[in-house]
Amino acid sequence: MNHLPRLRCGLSVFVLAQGCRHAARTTTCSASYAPLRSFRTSCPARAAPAPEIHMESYPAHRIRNFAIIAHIDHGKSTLSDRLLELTNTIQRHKPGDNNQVLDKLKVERERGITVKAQTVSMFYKHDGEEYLLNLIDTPGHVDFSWEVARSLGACEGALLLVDASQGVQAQSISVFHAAKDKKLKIIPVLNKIDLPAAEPERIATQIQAMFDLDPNDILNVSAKTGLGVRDVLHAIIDRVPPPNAGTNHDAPLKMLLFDSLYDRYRGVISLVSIKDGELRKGDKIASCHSRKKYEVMDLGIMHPEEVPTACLRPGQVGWIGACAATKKSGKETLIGDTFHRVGQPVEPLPGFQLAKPMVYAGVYPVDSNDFPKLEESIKRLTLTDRSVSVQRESSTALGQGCRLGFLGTLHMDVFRQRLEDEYDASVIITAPTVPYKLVYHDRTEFVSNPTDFPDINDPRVRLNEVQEPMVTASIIVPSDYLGEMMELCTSHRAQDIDYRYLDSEYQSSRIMLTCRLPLGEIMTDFFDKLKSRSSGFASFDYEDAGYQKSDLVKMTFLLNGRQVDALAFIVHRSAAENIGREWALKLRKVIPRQQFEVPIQAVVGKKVIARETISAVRKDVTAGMYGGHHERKMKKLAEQKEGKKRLKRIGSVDVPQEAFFEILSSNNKSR
Ligand SMILES: Nc1nc2c(ncn2[C@@H]2O[C@H](COP(=O)(O)OP(=O)(O)OP(=O)(O)O)[C@@H](O)[C@H]2O)c(=O)[nH]1
Repeated sequence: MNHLPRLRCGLSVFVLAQGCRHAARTTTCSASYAPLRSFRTSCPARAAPAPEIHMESYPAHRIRNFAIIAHIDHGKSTLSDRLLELTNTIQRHKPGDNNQVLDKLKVERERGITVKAQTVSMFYKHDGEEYLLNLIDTPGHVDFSWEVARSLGACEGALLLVDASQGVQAQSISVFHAAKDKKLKIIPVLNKIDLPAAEPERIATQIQAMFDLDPNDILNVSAKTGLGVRDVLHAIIDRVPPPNAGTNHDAPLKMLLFDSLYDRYRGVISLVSIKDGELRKGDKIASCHSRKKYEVMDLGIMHPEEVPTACLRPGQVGWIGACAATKKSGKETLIGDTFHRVGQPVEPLPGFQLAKPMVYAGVYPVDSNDFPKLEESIKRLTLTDRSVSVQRESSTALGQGCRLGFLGTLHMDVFRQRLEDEYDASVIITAPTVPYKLVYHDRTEFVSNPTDFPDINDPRVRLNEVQEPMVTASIIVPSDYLGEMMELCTSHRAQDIDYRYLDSEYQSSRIMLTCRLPLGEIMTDFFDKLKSRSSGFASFDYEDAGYQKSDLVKMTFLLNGRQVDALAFIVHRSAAENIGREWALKLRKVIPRQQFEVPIQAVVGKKVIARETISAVRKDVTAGMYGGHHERKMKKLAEQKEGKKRLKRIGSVDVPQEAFFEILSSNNKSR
């Protein structure tokens, strides 16, 4: 294989600089794409020199597409690093270095978690044949399971990684089922066998019992030291079936769009998996879902950065930069969509599923004038994270903003941090809320903004019932903590609590507790309590379990008699009083004292359920008046009283944005 001369890196940077200027002028973000001749953004010191890659040399039978799936922190990104090194995709790390090459985002590096699946192509020679191995490193946290599910659509196999010291955890089970549903070949891998606390035999028995996998198929590795990692590569080649792609590259093009990235300088880049046919630069393609047409401006593979190639062939995975062929705006192109060549329609691939937001929150700029900039940043970020839904909204307290739908509260927090890190935004996020179902006598409505929630006691509303979203939750924890966990679940309105032992023949047996929980309950401080009450040993997972009738009420807050829309939320009637008191107290602490006394009232329906008072700042208007100035003194005091009354009449309690920021962010943190 030829290697390009080093000069190429310098040239790439120059071309990119031209691209930057171009991109700066074309800031629309829907499906636009800043065309670049080369996509190399930098010349990473650790990357091997870019090889010239002939995709024709890799027919489907020498391609393996696989994902690494696991519970959070079981070592997916570390194993990916080792695989990239063994295949010379990146340079070998120094012992002790923790590169995590595929965790590219600042938020991922800071928090040590993967939030965005990453794809990378590797080349590896085995038994005299060179293989193209396409790896997808997936996130572990439950909030990103949609990301995992759609990445699996581009794979035929999955490495199921389990920490040999922790054993099977809640997300190990959910990702296993996601891979099994997609009929992927699953290779079980026990990681971290270098740890003194590792118990490979015990965990192997657990894997066999839980997943019905042959213990002889389990590979033992240490992603940290590299021990056993070469066997993983061989197992991928030997056990994962090659893509079931047509051998005829003249067949009509059928291509799955499974991810997209947005870079402010490079525009939209789509990650695709070619199921049939061949794709080349200049090809005209169309989406099965939106019917929108595009022209392929450039294409290539991730190795580990974008490397251009002349074509992509059946079974291969790569990136494309495409621009809309027509200006006509249509439906947005969606992840999971199938593409075909214009004029050669194909049957869409199965399994197309839209992300379903579980949590909604209003996002507002700290400075109201920054709304246009914030909206643009949100639009661009959603091109990288397609699971976020966006709708404009406005609040009398916070001004113009957007109501965003997220897959969970961690997802929400990561999105906020990415807005701040990558777009320099300063935002206020309202308390998260779940989508409630309102069943009227003649229709059903979903409400995800507390402001739109009606007064259920008002007979004119004609509301039959309110339903809340439920989840089936599973908690895996050492059996010593069973009592604590039961108590925690009960205090969060759990139903149908059940449990079973996972490995009863061992002393330190663990249990899996399952129950039905209202989704709204886990948006509060449930995770924190779960961690602290299980000394950090519990793992948690949940899945959608439909809707259920519930006794919910809307709580609003009045400041000086005026309702503050940004501070409304929906609570279960049984918890209303406690929450009302807690929030009223918080508000009293963060709202600065005014010239007049400010009552803070928590209200449900027409009833005040909690009250706090912010006492007035009593400015001494008579200071400096000595002796017989009684009349003047009285006049000043009367003026002050009038001033206070005027402010009261206007009802303008001066609540600075920072106070909202403080109360809403402290509330979100505790959630
Ligand atoms: N001792 C030891 N530590 C490991 C091994 N593999 C990973 N780790 C450590 O485990 C921690 C988590 O590893 P990651 O690779 O970030 O785990 P992950 O599964 O990618 O995490 P998420 O992406 O957040 O789900 C890191 O501190 C790693 O250094 C191993 O084989 N042995």
